[in-house]
Amino acid sequence: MAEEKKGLFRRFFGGGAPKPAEPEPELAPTPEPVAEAPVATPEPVAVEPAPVAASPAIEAEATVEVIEEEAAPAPAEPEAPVAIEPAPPVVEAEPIPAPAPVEAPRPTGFFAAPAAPAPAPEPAPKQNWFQRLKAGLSRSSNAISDGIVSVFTKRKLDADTLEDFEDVLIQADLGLTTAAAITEALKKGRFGKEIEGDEVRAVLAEEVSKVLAPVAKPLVIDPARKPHVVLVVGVNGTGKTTTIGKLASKLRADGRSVMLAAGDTFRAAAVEQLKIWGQRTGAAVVARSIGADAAGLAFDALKEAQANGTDVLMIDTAGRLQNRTELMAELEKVIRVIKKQDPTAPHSVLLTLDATTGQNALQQVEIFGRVAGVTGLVMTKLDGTARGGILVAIAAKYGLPIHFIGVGEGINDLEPFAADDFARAIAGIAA
Ligand SMILES: Nc1nc2c(ncn2[C@@H]2O[C@H](COP(=O)(O)OP(=O)(O)OP(=O)(O)O)[C@@H](O)[C@H]2O)c(=O)[nH]1
Repeated sequence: MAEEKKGLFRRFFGGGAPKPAEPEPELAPTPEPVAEAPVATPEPVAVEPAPVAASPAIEAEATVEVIEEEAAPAPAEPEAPVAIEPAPPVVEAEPIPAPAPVEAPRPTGFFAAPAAPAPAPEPAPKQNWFQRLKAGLSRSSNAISDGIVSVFTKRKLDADTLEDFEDVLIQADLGLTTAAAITEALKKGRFGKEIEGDEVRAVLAEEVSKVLAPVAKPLVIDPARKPHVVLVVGVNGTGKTTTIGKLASKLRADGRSVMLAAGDTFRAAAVEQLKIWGQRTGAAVVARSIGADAAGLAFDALKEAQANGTDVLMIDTAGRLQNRTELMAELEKVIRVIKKQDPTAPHSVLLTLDATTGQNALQQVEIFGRVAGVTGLVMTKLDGTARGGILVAIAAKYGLPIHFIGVGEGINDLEPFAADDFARAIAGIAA
């Protein structure tokens, strides 16, 4: 079991050996005012206890609102003292009670005896990760598979079919360079011959895997850092908070102490959502009142995490469109202020990308990379999108590490990125 956990941690986070599970970190319920904090203290902010949720992912979704970026408050507001929620016990989902058996009506003589009740249906077998990934990517792979069928059925591999196939790949967002590389590889030794769909899929998977293998890297958490600071950035609704919750769950399961900083100070719902994840995973949550300065919050959270010897501090940030310069400047400020407290931080800057966005994701990588020094990517919402190919285009163009992919809203719907699995799933290969 211990071995299995070690292996799981390395798969997720790479680097240092995990340590055995520890008791919950003890956090001071009310921290002392921070002398070095950018602005002094007005009134203390009472943070409401987060509601206990049996199914936080569902609840969280219910509270998510559309962000009006224009509603962004001026960043230079006076800061309230940080309210720290001590790590609560992990909330176990309530088991759903089995329905009471319905008593069969007794035969009365007027009516026939009821037929024997049908046996309870077998529970659906649990899908393994590859099956879930494949199901999640099915819209992407079906689009490509349909293209393969329509291009290659009863046709020889010639210049026209290759051009048509290249179009299919470009439409699937794989990008010009990769599409050209795939058709080139397909051509070799097969030009002028008939070709089966399975062979096309195999070549496709191989070429996609070649592009993805160099970027499939685990997120390395440095155990020497106390804390290792992970800043999570991205456009509105791309899955920052959800990804933080899922990662917190993995880290906590490995016995790491985790603190979450609710740096999306624009939206009450975002703060509540993070608190629910804190409750669910047993991570402490640092929050402030809505409209507080996000940089000040990050600064104070880092100070608190240092004082507590917390292993990992994950800082959520407000969603922002990459072309909003004033909001991007605010993100720069968050990083500047973090560096005042620890010049080596943030140690990881994760950009979450919504796979359903398609081509715009390329620009997000470009601009967030420049402004925030992105060190790695998390692609979310690969379930149910026909645009999963964009990951390949991003890998080919930027070569940034891809750490994780998300294929659902649940706590377990995040996995380390595996190039081969992804390549086979998008090519529609069975297993
Ligand atoms: N289907 C699916 N939904 C996801 C995934 N990741 C996140 N979501 C959902 O996407 C929605 C937005 O996720 P959040 O985590 O709130 O996104 P955010 O980037 O923090 O949002 P802002 O704070 O508004 O910028 C929520 O409903 C999540 O449950 C995923 O991998 N698949």
